[in-house]
Amino acid sequence: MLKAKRTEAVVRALGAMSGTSLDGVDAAVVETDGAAIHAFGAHGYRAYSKEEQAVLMAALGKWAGPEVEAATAVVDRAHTEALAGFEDIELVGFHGQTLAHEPRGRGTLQVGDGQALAEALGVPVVWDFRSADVEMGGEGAPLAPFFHFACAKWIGAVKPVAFLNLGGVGNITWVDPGKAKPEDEGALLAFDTGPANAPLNDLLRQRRGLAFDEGGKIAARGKVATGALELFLAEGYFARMPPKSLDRNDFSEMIELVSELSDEDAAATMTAMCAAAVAQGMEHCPVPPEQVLVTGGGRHNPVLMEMLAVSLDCPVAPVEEVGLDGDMLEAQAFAYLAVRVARGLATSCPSTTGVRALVGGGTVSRPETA
Ligand SMILES: Nc1ncnc2c1ncn2[C@@H]1O[C@H](COP(=O)(O)OP(=O)(O)OP(=O)(O)O)[C@@H](O)[C@H]1O
Ligand SMILES: CC(=O)N[C@H]1[C@@H]2OC[C@@H](O2)[C@@H](O)[C@@H]1O[C@H](C)C(=O)O
Repeated sequence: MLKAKRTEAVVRALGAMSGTSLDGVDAAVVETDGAAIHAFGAHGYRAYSKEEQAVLMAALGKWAGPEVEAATAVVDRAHTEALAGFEDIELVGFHGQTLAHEPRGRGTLQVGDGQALAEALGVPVVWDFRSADVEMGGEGAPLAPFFHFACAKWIGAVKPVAFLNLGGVGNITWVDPGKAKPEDEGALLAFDTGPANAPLNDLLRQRRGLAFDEGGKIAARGKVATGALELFLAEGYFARMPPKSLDRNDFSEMIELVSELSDEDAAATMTAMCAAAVAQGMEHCPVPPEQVLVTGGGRHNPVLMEMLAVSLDCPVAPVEEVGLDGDMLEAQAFAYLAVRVARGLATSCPSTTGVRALVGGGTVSRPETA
């Protein structure tokens, strides 16, 4: 059980994220009053086993039934293990695992039982961050933008910057750090750029039994098929104005576009698709950012980073360049957002998710046995 600590203005929160890559659970501590970041703390990672990944994969796109129940059990077990070792935690932000996301249709589903986690850890848990936003007409994603605003302040940015997350899906947040609050008019613009690593991961798993293209080594030996790239960019999603969001498998047909190509050419082409989707998305920014700061696993791929550097009109760098941790930013985001929810502050606004009005998503579950 976690050791609980007295609540003061600054809360020591632990966030947990299980992303669309299905690789594992990231956990990280943030100290915040819900507005400014006061400190970043310890972090951890608990990988999913191959068997657990298969259970999660089988449940993707499903809303209920035995596959969803099995996935929920995996998510609950992994999070209880991932979060057990942290000390002096006052609040937990538990994103859970997105299994299905259809904001204009059936809604959005993140599995994981926040009440059970609160009982297991002995600390209040904030969870189900996305439903309220969707119920109020929003996309329910991305939610990291309010945290990115606080990060822009933390790094002392003066001019607009963009945070680009390249996980399974890509998302970008344009931030004007000159504004006082994230919900101020013109402070933020955010949306999912397109697929990032998930389609290439899926292709390499199917063809070679690999989890991903480590270091972009396979893509580096291939040639981009421009015809396939053009077909990809003709997808209606890219012409749509933000806000907009994606489900992990919305672009699974990308694999068909490269089905005739060698592994190397397919990897190069899919990597180029990810970069081209970002380049298209940049056109929506109100003014070009001074810098694009890249977070998420994609920043470890030098081929992808080089393609971004070539196709964007502004400098591109991993978030480490400004002292942030690109492997933990999403977990930190849900620690930060949990404090906002507990304080009754908003977690999204019309320019981040398209929601009708400011909304603070999330359910707070307290341990009954505490
Ligand atoms: N060394 C590396 N070389 C190339 N690609 C890498 C490397 N490390 C990670 N990646 C890519 O990044 C992915 C993991 O990214 P990340 O952990 O940010 O995803 P996630 O948080 O699950 O996704 P999302 O942000 O969409 O929810 C891996 O599946 C892989 O495709
Ligand atoms: C529905 C859902 O889980 N979306 C994720 C996913 O992964 C990346 C991208 O698509 C982003 O929109 C979001 O996650 C991040 C953490 C967010 O909400 O900001």
